[in-house]
Amino acid sequence: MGTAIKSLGVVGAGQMGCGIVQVSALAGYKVTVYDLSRERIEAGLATVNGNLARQVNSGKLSDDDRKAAMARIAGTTDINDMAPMDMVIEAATEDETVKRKIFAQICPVLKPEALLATNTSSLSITRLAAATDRPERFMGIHFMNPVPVMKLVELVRGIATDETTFATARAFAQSLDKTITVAEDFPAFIVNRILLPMINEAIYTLYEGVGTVEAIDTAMRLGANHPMGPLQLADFIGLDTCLSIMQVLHDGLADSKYRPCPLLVKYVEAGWLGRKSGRGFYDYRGETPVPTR
Ligand SMILES: CC(=O)CC(=O)SCCNC(=O)CCNC(=O)[C@H](O)C(C)(C)COP(=O)(O)OP(=O)(O)OC[C@H]1O[C@@H](n2cnc3c(N)ncnc32)[C@H](O)[C@@H]1OP(=O)(O)O
Ligand SMILES: NC(=O)C1=CN([C@@H]2O[C@H](COP(=O)(O)OP(=O)(O)OC[C@H]3O[C@@H](n4cnc5c(N)ncnc54)[C@H](OP(=O)(O)O)[C@@H]3O)[C@@H](O)[C@H]2O)C=CC1
Repeated sequence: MGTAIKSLGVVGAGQMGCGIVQVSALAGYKVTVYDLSRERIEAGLATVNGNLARQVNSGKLSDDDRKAAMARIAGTTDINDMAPMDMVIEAATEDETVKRKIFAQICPVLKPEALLATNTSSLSITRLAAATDRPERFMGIHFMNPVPVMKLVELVRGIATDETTFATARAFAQSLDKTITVAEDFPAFIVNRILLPMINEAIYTLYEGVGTVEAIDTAMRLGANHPMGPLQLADFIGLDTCLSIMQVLHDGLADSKYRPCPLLVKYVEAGWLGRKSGRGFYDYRGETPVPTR
């Protein structure tokens, strides 16, 4: 049996953190989202409100329910506001140093019995857990992007995760109407172990001149029935996140087949991170996305 979660904290008001905030508030949880800057939180919560307003306009949600969900959400730049939370999900940048720093700050603030989870796409849950004061109450709860639309949540135990923590995380994900799959704690788990090498290969296909951005995306959309082409999807995920996942696969599995494509590295070095920065394999600054190669 798990423990009932009443209050939820989310660290990181980026695309994933805000998605988790949105679905949790709609499911009735009180959610507080923490990030470093007020502007980031305000932008994130405006996106949540915009998504809910779209659901109201399409008749899927009443305006009263939108208002009630928004009233359950608070934003903060003070980590001490995480103190009363029953569970905190960390959804900050995919960088182990950043995540370790957050755990070092948040652990002394949390109640001893509070659960701590990470939405990491690839990093070792066991290693992250070991950087906390509660490895038995720590695990991976990996949502997919966009969180409000995608049905799956991957659950990943670290070596020390106890059964109550796992049962609580499973009940929480199910209460959001998600389907769970359980992955063992190996680099990038299941979805990204399979998906990211495909995306990386698409970038090699571009790098080697086999096709243009448009040709590669059209080929995979219409030739393999993927809802988005792999380069469009890479931009959607964020090229920094794609590169971090490939680096974790490459380092963690020590196999050259996971070598990040140099073109992906170059885009990230340029700060062309995809949709979130306005430019990646497509340029999003105009009315319609324009391929950058
Ligand atoms: C990196 C990791 O660690 C793991 C990952 O997440 S990997 C990424 C996994 N995600 C994917 O592979 C996504 C692939 N793409 C898709 O499935 C689809 O393109 C998509 C669902 C994103 C959009 O589908 P679409 O049919 O083109 O869009 P559209 O018809 O406009 O939207 C469908 C619904 O999704 C909603 N939606 C679309 N994008 C959204 C977003 N970014 N946020 C919230 N809601 C969104 C729309 O509002 C719409 O909702 P309603 O049906 O309630 O109106
Ligand atoms: N993108 C995707 O498709 C998916 C991503 N994930 C995972 O979810 C996590 C978040 O990804 P995503 O939302 O895409 O990333 P984003 O870049 O959209 O958001 C990350 C957020 O974390 C903030 N942040 C950075 N450092 C700190 C800190 N010390 N304390 C608080 N907040 C901080 C960033 O602020 P700032 O911008 O100011 O640095 C930003 O607002 C990653 O671990 C990623 O791997 C999981 C599933 C899918």
